Amino acid sequence: MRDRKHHQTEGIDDRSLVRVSTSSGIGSSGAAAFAPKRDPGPHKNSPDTPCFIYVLASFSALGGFLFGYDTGVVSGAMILLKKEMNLNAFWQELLVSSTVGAAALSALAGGYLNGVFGRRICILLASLVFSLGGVVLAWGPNKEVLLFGRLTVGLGIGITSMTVTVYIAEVSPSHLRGQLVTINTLFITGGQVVASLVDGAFSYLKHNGWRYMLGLSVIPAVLQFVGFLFLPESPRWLLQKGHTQKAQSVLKQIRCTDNVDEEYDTIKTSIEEEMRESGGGGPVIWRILTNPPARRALIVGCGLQMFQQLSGINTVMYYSATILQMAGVRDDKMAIWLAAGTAGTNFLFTLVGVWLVERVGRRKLTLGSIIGTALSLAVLAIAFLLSAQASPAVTFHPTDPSINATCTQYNFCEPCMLDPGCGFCYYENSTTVFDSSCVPVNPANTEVAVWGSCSNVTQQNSGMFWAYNYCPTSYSWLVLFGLILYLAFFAPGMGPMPWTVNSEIYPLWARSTGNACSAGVNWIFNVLVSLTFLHVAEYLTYYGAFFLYSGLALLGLIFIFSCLPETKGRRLEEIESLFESRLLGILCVVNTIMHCYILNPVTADIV
Ligand SMILES: O[C@H]1[C@H](O)[C@@H](O)[C@H](O)[C@@H](O)[C@H]1O
Repeated sequence: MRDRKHHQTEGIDDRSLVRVSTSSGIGSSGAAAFAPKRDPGPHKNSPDTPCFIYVLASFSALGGFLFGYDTGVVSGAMILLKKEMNLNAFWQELLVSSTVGAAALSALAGGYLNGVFGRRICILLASLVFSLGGVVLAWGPNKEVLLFGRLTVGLGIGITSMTVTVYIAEVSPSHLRGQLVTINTLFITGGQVVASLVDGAFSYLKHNGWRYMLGLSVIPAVLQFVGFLFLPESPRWLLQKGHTQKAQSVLKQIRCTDNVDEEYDTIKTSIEEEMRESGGGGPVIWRILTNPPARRALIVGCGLQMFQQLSGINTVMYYSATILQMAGVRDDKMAIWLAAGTAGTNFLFTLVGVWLVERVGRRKLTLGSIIGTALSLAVLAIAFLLSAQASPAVTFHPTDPSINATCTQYNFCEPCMLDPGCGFCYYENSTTVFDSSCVPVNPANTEVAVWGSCSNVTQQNSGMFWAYNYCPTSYSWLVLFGLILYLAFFAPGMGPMPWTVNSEIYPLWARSTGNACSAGVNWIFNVLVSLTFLHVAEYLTYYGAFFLYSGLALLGLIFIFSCLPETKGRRLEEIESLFESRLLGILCVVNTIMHCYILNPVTADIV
């Protein structure tokens, strides 16, 4: 009776909660079987939401802001840093990627920390680590100390990225959960916008500008730390750890009512049930792998995070200045400001995602987003293909004074631009490129050539230009259009949904570890894609690279179509039942291999 009443209040009829049969075959399983029997519809009957929940979500999402700020700010800081500290390419790459690498490791470790110490302590720890990292970076007397600072900040990002979404999901009422968790991604993209604005503003401060860029993150970090001293632990974690009275009082506090018995009982019952079903012993990751619904949820969660990164978002976010240069923007400062425009577009369309997530649901939003993402990546690829086909010829082949004379051999700008050792030096009147040559780039400063007319920055006036990493093109508008289209499709769905879905698909006993693994996968693929982008572009050309990302996004579409269930409007405790049926197609194969040949070589039957 109580259950029935509760389900009606939530706007879901009882039939939607019937567990899906595990015996269904491949054809009848998958997405169709996952779909709720009836859409919960708008939340007219939802109780008034106390504003305390928004305070909780906002303070937690400061973690997302720091994640966005610290990953975004480094590109602008590096422009000043490399000159002031005379950093070579290796040190530049190290300072950029060390943060992402450290984030991958700490996200994985975050699962353990979350399980043992709880969400609140982990958020406090992360904000402390962020503050420390910010101070070290602002002080940074040499590159080694800066590396330490970047690693420290990365540790904070990793823990934050897996904890905050879990915390928000666990304290939110189910009708608002998707929206509130998506706000965290809004804060990530907001952090990226602020980072690019700060980069733009301080790029004029040639001396020590980078200290402000890197150090300013201390402010939100301290704010979050102080805020969380006063904010409560997740009631679900408290209950799991047996702190029943505390859990009940926190639930009353965050719902702003004494009438929480029903929710409290639902959580308690499901934790007891989960404990029985999860098999009890052994490390959590092993229990997840041997428990079919949890294992399927893990495959879906990690797959979503992997495809988010394989769709190339961070080639666009980290290399937007380069991509915009290819679109014809030659001035460095202009490129930095326009990159802020790219980050701003990402932010604005994430806002659309926040608005849509509780209206159209996670599945439709993600599917629509990945279809558009794949198409716009193809548009970008076509824009680069057209530019390559119209690539200006090299008209002048000077004699190279060095032994390695590869650059001067190229006949067109395209192969010259793709060779990291060369750049294109040319004159241009309003429409045509003339007197062009391909010459070696100065390894210490890619803004000039080693020798020849483009080796002296002051000479780059009067119609003479140096293009490194790009070619002059008349298809700039198509590249810009592709870029905006890409962000417009990616940001509302593929940006936030992997985080949102992961925060809700695991049973409580597997939630920390599941989120740790999927966040780890996100960071690992982030490093892989962003570190390899320029090399991939070198081997496959720019259009080849974007066709590749488009193809990967199409694979993502198949993946999402076959196995992402709709979780909108369901209580966290109900979501496990969505993974009771088999996964479709290729996923089924992965799942079978894991089950039969890795986990249980003896019983190679039902998965
Ligand atoms: O969801 C976020 C968001 O889309 C960011 O813009 C991107 O830089 C991150 O890698 C991603 O995880």
